[in-house]
Amino acid sequence: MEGGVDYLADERKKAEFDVQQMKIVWAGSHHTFEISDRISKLVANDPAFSKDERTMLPRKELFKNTLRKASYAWKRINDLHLSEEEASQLRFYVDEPAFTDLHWGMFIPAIKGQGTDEQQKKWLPLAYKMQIIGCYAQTELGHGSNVQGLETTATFDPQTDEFVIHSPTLTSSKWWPGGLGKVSTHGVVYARLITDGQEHGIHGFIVQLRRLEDHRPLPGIIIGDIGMKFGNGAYNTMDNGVLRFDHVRIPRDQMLMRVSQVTRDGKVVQSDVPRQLVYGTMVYVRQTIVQDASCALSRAVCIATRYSAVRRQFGSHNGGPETQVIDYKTQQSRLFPLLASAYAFRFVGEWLKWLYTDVTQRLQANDFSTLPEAHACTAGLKSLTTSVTADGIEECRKLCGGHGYLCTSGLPELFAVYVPACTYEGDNIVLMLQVARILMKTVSQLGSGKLPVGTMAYMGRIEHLLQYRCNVQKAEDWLNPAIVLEAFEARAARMSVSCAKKLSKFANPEEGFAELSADLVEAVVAHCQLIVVSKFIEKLQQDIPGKGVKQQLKVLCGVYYLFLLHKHQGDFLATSCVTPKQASLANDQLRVLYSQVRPNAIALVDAFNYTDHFLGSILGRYDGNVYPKLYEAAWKDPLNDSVVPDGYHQYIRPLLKQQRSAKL
Ligand SMILES: CCCCCCCCCC/C=C\CCCCCCCC(=O)SCCNC(=O)CCNC(=O)[C@H](O)C(C)(C)COP(=O)(O)OP(=O)(O)OC[C@H]1O[C@@H](n2cnc3c(N)ncnc32)[C@H](O)[C@@H]1OP(=O)(O)O
Ligand SMILES: Cc1cc2nc3c(=O)[nH]c(=O)nc-3n(C[C@H](O)[C@H](O)[C@H](O)COP(=O)(O)OP(=O)(O)OC[C@H]3O[C@@H](n4cnc5c(N)ncnc54)[C@H](O)[C@@H]3O)c2cc1C
Repeated sequence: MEGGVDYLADERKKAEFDVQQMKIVWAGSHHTFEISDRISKLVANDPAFSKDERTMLPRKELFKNTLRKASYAWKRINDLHLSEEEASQLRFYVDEPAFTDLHWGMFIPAIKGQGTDEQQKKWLPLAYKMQIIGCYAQTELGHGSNVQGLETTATFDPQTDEFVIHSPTLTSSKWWPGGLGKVSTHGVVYARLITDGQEHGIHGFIVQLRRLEDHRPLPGIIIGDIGMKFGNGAYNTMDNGVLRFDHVRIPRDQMLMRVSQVTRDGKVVQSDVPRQLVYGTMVYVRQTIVQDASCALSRAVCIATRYSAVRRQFGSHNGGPETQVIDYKTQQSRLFPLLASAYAFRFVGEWLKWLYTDVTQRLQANDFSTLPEAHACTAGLKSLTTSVTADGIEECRKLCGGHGYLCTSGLPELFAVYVPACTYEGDNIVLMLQVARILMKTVSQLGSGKLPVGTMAYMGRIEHLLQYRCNVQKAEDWLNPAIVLEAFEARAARMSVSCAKKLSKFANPEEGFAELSADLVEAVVAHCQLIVVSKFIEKLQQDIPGKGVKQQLKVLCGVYYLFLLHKHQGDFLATSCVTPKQASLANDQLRVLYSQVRPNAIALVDAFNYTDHFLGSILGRYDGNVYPKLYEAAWKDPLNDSVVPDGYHQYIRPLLKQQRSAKL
């Protein structure tokens, strides 16, 4: 509590579980909880990190303010000798998209993943100390999704032992990289490698962009910001940039050479590392984006849940209080599945982080066998979780009625910052189609004796799944995780097999794939939902201490999968995985679970442990003191600086005068 009366105190008393223990489950461990709790308070209590009025600042002021915060954050990180984990928590809780996200989140990982040991030794210490600031310059004006279509060239000049980086067309201009527009001194630039007149595909190059002395672009380089983006404040704190090269020369050793090397005489040598590792940074970032989805969704859900308990509308009896809107079943059926999804994404994000760490360790030992699984899981889950989260934030805005539309609710800015997650780091449909290819390959190999592995292992039981009949007879049977898993597996497997059968009828598989792509995306959604459900169920098999904590998570898990079953009952019925009667029983059980969530709803969002600073929402205040604060905030709007608005004499008065004289 941050002082004063707690208007949600009665709600908090209803909780049937140990909230403190749930906070630890949400954080992942005691250790992470301690760090995130301490750092979030440190940020919240420092006026230098205030977020007030961010949505009202003009772009230049907004951007300068972001630079100030980023530089102050760096000073605090150094003064307090924060560890890497603490520093990244600090940047997270400052909660303002900035060039530092790309420096730490993509530039450094690109050098780590694609640079040789020598290159890492040379560049990483400079980057870690922020003596250079980097961005990830891949996308161009003409191509983003189709990485092989990038046009920037890197031509080897054996005379000087240099690469010549060039933008041959307007569409080859780099366009979008965050941090590029006004800040980065360096970039990992992706370009088409050409040696001796021959093309060798897309590779990354470390290119210095600005002079370290006065920040001016180096000769042959044109850089700028690409302009305002969606929303006030929001992502406009980021300098997404445009970049053009006119025959800019860099030394040969600035090509990232872990995957392929160019020798002194211009020969291209492939190492035994797979080519796809050039895409490795994207796999890393997609994994972090899945974790971030649970943060963004939980934040919106926290606001909507607290406000739904404060807001009353209709239903007063004998002059008593009106009904809290959270008690309306329609409100619960829109809100609680999102609450459950936030928890589900938290756990699948945790698992994905483990998978990524495992893949990285294997890659270091030259074991590349799990790379396709890592690609499929990161691409599929990035798409699923960001789509649900973006839609979920908007649903939370609607759940807050009119007040949700005010900037002071925090929801418009959260939405505006979040929605590009459906596009950046791979357009969600494009990524789903990547997973579809892998799914279809898996199905086509089923007869060959090659057993599917990892998250596709269930396909290995295809005969059984094709014959499966669900044996749910009463609503409570839907609480049995084994029954649920089989139903989700059968649905996903049958949708994939159905697509594969249709595909096999096309003489040209590429044509078939294009024709069936919408169906394929639906099969991928089913497959990804199965992953999330199964990881939630696996989580419940762990030892989870704390009174009532595991029970609450079981309820949320049930809400998550039964909501999906209800929403996608068309799939389940069309594939004969459930009967209409069983689908109806699932919905009955879902209603029972909603009533079990209700008394715990406020405590379940308290478990996210968000400070009021981080939430940035009057509707989501911890103390529920919404109305006086909304009233107070309105008067701070610049429009209320004067009683009579600027422009009155110019525009309103003549209008009123003209109407008066017309009447007379
Ligand atoms: C940055 C900090 C992160 C912080 C995140 C947390 C959020 C915090 C709050 C938010 C605030 C601020 C942060 C914002 C950060 C924004 C960052 C955004 C940065 C970017 O957007 S960078 C640009 C990203 N671009 C893309 O993602 C492009 C998408 N396109 C592709 O990935 C590829 O081109 C493609 C679609 C995969 C197609 O490529 P290609 O034609 O070459 O490939 P094929 O389809 O022929 O496949 C060939 C072969 O390779 C396999 N494969 C493809 N991709 C991969 C991969 N990544 N890894 C492994 N293997 C891969 C594919 O399966 C095929 O295999 P096969 O031959 O069939 O066996
Ligand atoms: C806020 C933000 C930050 C970004 N930051 C960076 C950065 O730091 N560095 C960087 O390099 N890039 C960055 N990007 C660029 C981003 O990665 C690309 O915009 C993204 O990969 C999508 O590519 P695109 O713009 O080419 O979309 P397009 O591919 O042009 O998509 C347009 C439409 O076509 C559809 N489509 C495309 N291909 C297919 C297909 N094969 N089949 C079916 N449908 C298809 C898509 O689904 C979409 O509906 C950023 C973008 C944004 C919005």
